[in-house]
Amino acid sequence: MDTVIVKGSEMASVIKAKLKEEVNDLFPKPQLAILLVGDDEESRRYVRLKEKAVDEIGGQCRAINLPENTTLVELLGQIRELNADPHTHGILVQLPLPGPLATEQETVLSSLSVVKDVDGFHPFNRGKLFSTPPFLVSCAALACMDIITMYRNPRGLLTVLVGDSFDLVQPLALLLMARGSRVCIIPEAHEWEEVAARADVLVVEKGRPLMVKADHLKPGALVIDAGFHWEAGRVCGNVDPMSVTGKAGWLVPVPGGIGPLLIAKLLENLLTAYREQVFAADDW
Ligand SMILES: Nc1nc(=O)c2c([nH]1)NC[C@@H]1CN(c3ccc(C(=O)N[C@@H](CCC(=O)O)C(=O)O)cc3)C=[N+]21
Repeated sequence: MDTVIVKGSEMASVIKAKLKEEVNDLFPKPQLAILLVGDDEESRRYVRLKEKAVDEIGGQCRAINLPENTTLVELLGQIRELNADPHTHGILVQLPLPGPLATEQETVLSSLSVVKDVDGFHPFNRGKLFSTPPFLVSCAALACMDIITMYRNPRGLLTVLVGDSFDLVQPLALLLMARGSRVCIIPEAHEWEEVAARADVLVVEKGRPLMVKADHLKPGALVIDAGFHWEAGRVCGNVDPMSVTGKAGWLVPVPGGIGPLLIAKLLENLLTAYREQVFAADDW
């Protein structure tokens, strides 16, 4: 079977070109604030990718790098300032938070202004997924949903999600359920093989580098790699692309798959947040 390699980076370019046109007519320009605590190399790399993407569509991006030893009170103070700043339309707190702040993640996410929460991580926005329509939704889940619905009608399909994250697996499960998919969640990459072998759509967030091989797949499956492992400065995913090519119907690879597309979805969320704040305010 021919395997289609899904180019998330090309889908992202199409979205960004459309957003760029829209932003061209907007004054003030949409502005995203990114809060990065500490200097983790991987996180800094992701922040740079996001800054570049905002720049590409003609928006403004402020990356604020706080020291590793920032206290919860200081971080909440910074967020409160950004919440109140009318020039800031979107706020993103880069995760994971370092050290002792990691256990305060929910407190931090809860302190974000709901309309500026471009990640869709505020508990209100996560809860809104149980309602129709939701408001700001996690970019990773939106990216997967875009790809799945581009190639398949989810209704009745067996969709297997390996992982349990609040930023991908939980929201994606709800979006797929709403579309009539038979969703199966395997929280850890442990005894996942039996169910995965029957999956029409397989999303693998948790796992080990190159863990998924051809033998694990139903022929023709749509396979989305959502694992990012850094080894010697290079990124690789949970799916072995060499192995699954010829067995999968579609492969969304790492790199060049879900990653670039999720950043494009972040830009869409920034525009949603912007419209909500700037245009909704005009209505008064
Ligand atoms: N508040 C918050 N929001 C996030 O959206 C968020 C986060 N924290 N923490 C970390 C994860 C991870 N994440 C990725 C973004 C882009 C790629 C991406 O574009 N990857 C490239 C490879 C990397 C590269 O080219 O440097 C690719 O797959 O082609 C991957 C992963 C967003 N995250």
